[in-house]
Amino acid sequence: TGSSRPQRLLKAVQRNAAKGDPQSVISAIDYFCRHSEWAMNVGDEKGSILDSVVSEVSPTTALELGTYCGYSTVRIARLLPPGASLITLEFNPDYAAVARQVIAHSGLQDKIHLVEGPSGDSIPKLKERFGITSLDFVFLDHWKDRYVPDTKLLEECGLLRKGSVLLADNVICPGAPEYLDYVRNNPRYESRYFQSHLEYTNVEDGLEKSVFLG
Ligand SMILES: O=C(NCCCOCn1ccc2cnccc21)c1cc(-c2ccc(F)cc2)cc(O)c1O
Ligand SMILES: [Mg+2]
Repeated sequence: TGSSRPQRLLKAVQRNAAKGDPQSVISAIDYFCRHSEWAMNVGDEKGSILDSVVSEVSPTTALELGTYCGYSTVRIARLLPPGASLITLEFNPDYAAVARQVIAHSGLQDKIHLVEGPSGDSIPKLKERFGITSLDFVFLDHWKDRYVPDTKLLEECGLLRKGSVLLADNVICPGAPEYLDYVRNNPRYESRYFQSHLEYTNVEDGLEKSVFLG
């Protein structure tokens, strides 16, 4: 049996990126996805928008739903202020195993907690497990039909506070129409759409930034 795409992506990182250099890990993955094999990382174009929102929020506690190979995990963690941390949830153990090695290569492992399992199980345990009171920033990048139920779950668990920022990937492609409807027609959120393209393609996609108003 052969290697998987995430395993080939990891090899490309180990071969082409400098250990302890997050930017070189990001560049190595983008190069691999443009020139060898497409993969569902947020990518460089939407990644720049992600960077600008993370830098603006400068979160002390951040949550990512959907680790995959750890590309956006590294993008977010490299911009966190000292002492801040990122919790990232991954459902697929094979993806999680690759992500742990990509994260280790970047040198950012001390800022990142990778939790394996379904978001519906992990979210209610975050407070007790990580001693957090609320989340400053959430990046949604997992199953698109889980964006609404998990946003409601974050609210119900008291993990959002006035000013918490949600940033959702793929709201156009593959699409998250129910999520757009939820945050855009909800008085408790102030939403804005950032038009972009599906990673490594010319297909339209974008990110939806939503501020929880409390
Ligand atoms: O599907 C995508 N992402 C989700 C992965 C599974 O996530 C599952 N998952 C991860 C934590 C987690 C926790 N609990 C439950 C499920 C949980 C995804 C897909 C595409 C895409 C676009 C066009 C295509 F032709 C084909 C694919 C692009 C993206 O940027 C994506 O993010
Ligand atoms: Mg995505």
